[in-house]
Amino acid sequence: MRFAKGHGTENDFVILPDPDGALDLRPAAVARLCDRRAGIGADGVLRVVRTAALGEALTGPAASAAECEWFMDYRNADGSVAEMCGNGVRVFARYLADRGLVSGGELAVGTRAGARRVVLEDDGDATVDMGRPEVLGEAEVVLAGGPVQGVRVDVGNPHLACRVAGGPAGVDLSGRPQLDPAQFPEGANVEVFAQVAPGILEMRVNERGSGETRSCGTGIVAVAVAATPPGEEAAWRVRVPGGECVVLLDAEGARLRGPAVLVAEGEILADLDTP
Ligand SMILES: N[C@@H](CCC[C@H](N)C(=O)O)C(=O)O
Repeated sequence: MRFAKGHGTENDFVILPDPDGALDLRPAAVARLCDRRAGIGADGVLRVVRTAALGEALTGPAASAAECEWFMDYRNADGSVAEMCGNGVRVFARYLADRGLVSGGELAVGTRAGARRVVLEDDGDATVDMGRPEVLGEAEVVLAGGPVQGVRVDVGNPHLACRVAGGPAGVDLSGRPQLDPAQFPEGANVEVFAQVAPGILEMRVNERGSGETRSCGTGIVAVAVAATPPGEEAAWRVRVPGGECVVLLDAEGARLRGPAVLVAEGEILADLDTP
C-alpha cells in the first residue's frame, strides 16, 4: 500500500490513497500507522477516496460533500473518526493537485462537516473556506492543573476555546481533558489561548483522539471566533507551536490560510490488520 506524509504547521498526517474505496481501514490499523515508534507517526490519517466510492451515507452536515469528487476521510491518531480537519484539508488539497488528481488551484473537498472550498496559493499556502462556526455558550474543562473556563465553538467538529490569563505556554495540557459529557457527548478539542499583540493570538491544543499536537486548524478558527466580539469582522494571526495561520472572519464565515506541505511518500510493508 502506498502512502504519503504531509503537514500543516506541523500537524502531521499519513495520507492513504484509496480512490476506489477498497480499503477497510480499521481503528487499530490507523493507530498503528500513527504510532511514532512502531509506525510511520502522525497526528491523524487522511484517506483519499472518491466520494462516489465512499461506503458511508452523506446526510446532515455532510450532505453537501456529495457534490465533491474527492472525500477526506479523516481519522484521529487513536483511530476515531472526526468530522473535519482544518490543517488536513489543506494538505489533502495539495496532495490531489500534486498527484494530478485535480486540475487548477481551486477545488472543493468533501468532509463529514460538508464541502470545503480550498484555494492553493502560489507561495505554498492554502486557504480554506471553513464555513460558519457556531458559538454554543460557555463551558468548563478540567485540565491537569485544574478547571478552566472556555467558549464552545462548533467548527464542524467540537471545540472548547479557553482564554488563559497567563498565556498558553504555562498550561499543563498532558492527560485527557475532563469535559461534561452532557455538553460534549462526542468529546471535544480543547484550546488554550491568549492575545499577545493587536491582531495576534497564541494557542496550544489538546486534540480529541490525538492528545497535544503542534497545531489544529479548526482549533485556530475556534480561538479566533472566541476572541472576536459577536457580529464583528476580524483578521487574526494565530501562532501555534508548529507555526502560524491567518483567520479571516466576516459575514460569510471563516477562512483559514496556512502552509500545506508534502514531505515524503513510500510503501507500507506491515500487515496493518495483524496485531
Ligand atoms: N488537527 C485537525 C483536527 C482533527 C480532528 C480533531 N482531533 C477532532 O477529533 O475533532 C485540524 O487541523 O483541524
